[in-house]
Amino acid sequence: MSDTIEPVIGLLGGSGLYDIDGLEDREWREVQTPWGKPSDALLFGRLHGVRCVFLPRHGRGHPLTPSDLNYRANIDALKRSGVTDILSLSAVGSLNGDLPPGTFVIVDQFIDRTFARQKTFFESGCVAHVSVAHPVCPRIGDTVEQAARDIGLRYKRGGTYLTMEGPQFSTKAESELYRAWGCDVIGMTNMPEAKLAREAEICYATVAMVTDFDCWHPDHDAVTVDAVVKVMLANADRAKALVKTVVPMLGQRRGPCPAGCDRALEYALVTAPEKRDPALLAKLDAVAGRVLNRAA
Ligand SMILES: CSC[C@H]1O[C@H](OP(=O)(O)O)[C@H](O)[C@@H]1O
Ligand SMILES: Nc1ncnc2[nH]cnc12
Repeated sequence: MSDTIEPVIGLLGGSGLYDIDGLEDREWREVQTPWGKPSDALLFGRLHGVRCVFLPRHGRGHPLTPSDLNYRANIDALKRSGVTDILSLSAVGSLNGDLPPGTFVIVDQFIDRTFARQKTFFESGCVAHVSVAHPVCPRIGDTVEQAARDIGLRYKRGGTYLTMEGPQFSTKAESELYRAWGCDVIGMTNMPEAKLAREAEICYATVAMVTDFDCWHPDHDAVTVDAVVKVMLANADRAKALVKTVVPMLGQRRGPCPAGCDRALEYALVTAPEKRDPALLAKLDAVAGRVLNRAA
């Protein structure tokens, strides 16, 4: 049993999800990180005995824009809180006529069109290149799919999430371009979040909850926040039911990630030890401690 662990489940709540019901032993705690402040305090607790840590991605009351989120601080705070698996819950627009509002998409690919965010922990002074060819943990995806089926959700397994910078919604030409690229849903937050989770060796998956048809659909009005929030509130009960079902399943004692998410840094560091910047190494204590603290 020595190579098995008891997972700790991180929940990143998106638009409309600023708390988690039914957590036992709940406590909001401030977590300091070397990358600055996370979006808010983190909510620690247990669901059916499974340890979980919730972070409202935009902060309670939604004060933060997608571009102003400190993605590095959010992921670092979850990592140093012991989180092994992150389930991201996000509102998205649909770029696919078969995915109407109310559908939950278990995303498996991303296109990153963001340009105004810090995207890596590994700056000059400790360079690393991790693979994000398969950016989502299939074990979490399998578990979420099973839970979604068990509770009768309308869901789709697999789909490509395009991350735009925002905060404005897309132009019609952009929306049509992303459809032509084969993207299924669009949002503003899951990149660089998923990339940073991979750098931090945390398994990560997203449930993208469709709130609107963006602006491409001839039979629907262009998206507004009002419409997004209305549908999100209608989705929220199903999101909460999904969380209550999936967390106990994800929290079962288990071995290493079959896809290797928890070993992503194994061969990723390229800066020679004598060229590494000690100040940066100190900041990487939580994210890369597993590989940096190993005896040479
Ligand atoms: C309020 S609509 C736009 C907003 O909603 C999504 O956020 P999240 O992924 O955190 O649910 C989208 O990415 C935008 O940030
Ligand atoms: N249409 C849309 N575009 C970007 N982000 C969204 N979040 C919810 N709907 C969205």
